[in-house]
Amino acid sequence: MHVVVNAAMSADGKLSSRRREQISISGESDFDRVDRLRADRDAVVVGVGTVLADDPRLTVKDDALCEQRRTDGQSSQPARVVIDSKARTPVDAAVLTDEAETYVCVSEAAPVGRRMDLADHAELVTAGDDRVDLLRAFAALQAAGLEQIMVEGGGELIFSLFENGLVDELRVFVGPTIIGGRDAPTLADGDGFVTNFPTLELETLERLDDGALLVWNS
Ligand SMILES: NC(=O)C1=CN([C@@H]2O[C@H](COP(=O)(O)OP(=O)(O)OC[C@H]3O[C@@H](n4cnc5c(N)ncnc54)[C@H](O)[C@@H]3O)[C@@H](O)[C@H]2O)C=CC1
Ligand SMILES: Nc1nc(O)c(N)c(N[C@@H]2O[C@H](COP(=O)(O)O)[C@@H](O)[C@H]2O)n1
Repeated sequence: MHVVVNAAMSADGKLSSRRREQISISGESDFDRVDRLRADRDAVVVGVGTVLADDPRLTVKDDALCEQRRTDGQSSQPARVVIDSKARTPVDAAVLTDEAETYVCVSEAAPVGRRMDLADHAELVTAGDDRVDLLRAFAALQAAGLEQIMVEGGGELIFSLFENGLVDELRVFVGPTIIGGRDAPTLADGDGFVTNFPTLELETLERLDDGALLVWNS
């Protein structure tokens, strides 16, 4: 399995504002790049915080890219995955439409009724007691044939993936905006590291739109 984390952050490192609403940090070229990256992957993963905040579709938008996937013998859309310990994904969430296959990874702490509701709309993966055990969840996704993984966020999930040593590559678009705010989400939130900070190796740095794309290897 190969896991690439892709996100867009403001010049001051924020993924969104303190209101946690979806903000277009990327420019047009970066959104096109993200669409191509999605099209190149078996699955696009987000945390439930992102689903609740953004209600994303997580689909490939360019029809030509979908057609190319079909020509290559793949489904027209990559699978979508939500990491959702308590099964809080709303059943009318855009990520549960039938445009693409969706997996929801829950923990044993998810209420049975919520799990049954979601099971009508998605493949359920149960891993972990109170919180989704990411190592087990990703192993289950791999067993389901999902090898090339793209994670879009948010900051809580990205931190946990680094904590679990699950990130192979980090691609960050750094946009020209300052968002600010101590409560605004950053690229890696969670508890944060105090020792043994993961260190990355810079692979490429490219000017894109009015910002920069940084590609790091883990
Ligand atoms: N600019 C960008 O590229 C992106 C921005 N965002 C923004 O990020 C914000 C949402 O991020 P967050 O609130 O951090 O939520 P998140 O999307 O990282 O989800 C976190 C939630 O996932 C669940 N979870 C289950 N198991 C977990 C585990 N082992 N580790 C971590 N989380 C686990 C928990 O319920 C946790 O609260 C929104 O404001 C959204 O707009 C989200 C994605 C990309
Ligand atoms: N790459 C990137 N740049 C930005 O500026 C963003 N705000 C995001 N957000 C992510 O994209 C998701 C929306 O996807 P759909 O358009 O609904 O398919 C959103 O939930 C974030 O994960 N990404």
